[in-house]
Amino acid sequence: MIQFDQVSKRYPTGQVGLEGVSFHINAGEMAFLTGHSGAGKSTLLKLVMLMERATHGQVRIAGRNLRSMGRGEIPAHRREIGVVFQNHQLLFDRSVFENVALPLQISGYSRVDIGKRVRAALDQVGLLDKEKLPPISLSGGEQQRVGIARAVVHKPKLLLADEPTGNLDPGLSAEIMTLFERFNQVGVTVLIASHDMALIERMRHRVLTLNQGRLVADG
Ligand SMILES: Nc1ncnc2c1ncn2[C@@H]1O[C@H](COP(=O)(O)OP(=O)(O)OP(=O)(O)O)[C@@H](O)[C@H]1O
Repeated sequence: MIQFDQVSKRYPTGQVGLEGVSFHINAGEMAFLTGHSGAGKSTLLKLVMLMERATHGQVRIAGRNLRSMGRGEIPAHRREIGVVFQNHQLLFDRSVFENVALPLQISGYSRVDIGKRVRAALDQVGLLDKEKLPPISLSGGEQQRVGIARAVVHKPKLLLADEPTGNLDPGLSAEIMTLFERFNQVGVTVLIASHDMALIERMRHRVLTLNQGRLVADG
């Protein structure tokens, strides 16, 4: 599903994001990406999303070499991928329902389809009874679950998360990770960037470790 072959990313400023990184995450796998601040975790996720392009090497997603993907194909590529951020980037002047519906509205789904899909996604994250509330009235953990519902409402085959538990206490962090595991159990490929080693070790999944842009451990 995610294949990196000798991938390097050098930013125009000269900063090295990644250096000669190779790995393969199979469809249906769940893995963590860890490493110090500045190790290259976000860079790696951005290459998968085509928010950045590799300077050297090949990135293949679901068999497609991203080098051959033109600008016009990027929106469709991103729709295949669900992304969860640390600060969940919710719109606070809209309800929970509207926040989750947003990606589907942009894609032109009908009202009926949107209703069905949004409620299915909210059900999966245990927030069906909060759909009418504004996100500001929810706890930090609940807001993060709205972010996850929005990421999965398109039913992506690949789910990426960048420090999804960064602002949460250990109990809530474990709950959020269990949610990701549940999506993985129904076949979604999951890659989570996190520096919470205690949590990662308890989860017993594959861990890719970056250090100054290099992949230094995989297991
Ligand atoms: N847009 C950019 N322009 C220039 N340099 C960048 C850019 N984005 C990242 N970098 C540099 O690339 C390197 C890797 O950064 P990246 O954000 O991928 O690390 P990270 O592991 O996600 O860090 P953190 O845990 O702090 O988010 C760093 O040296 C960073 O300064």
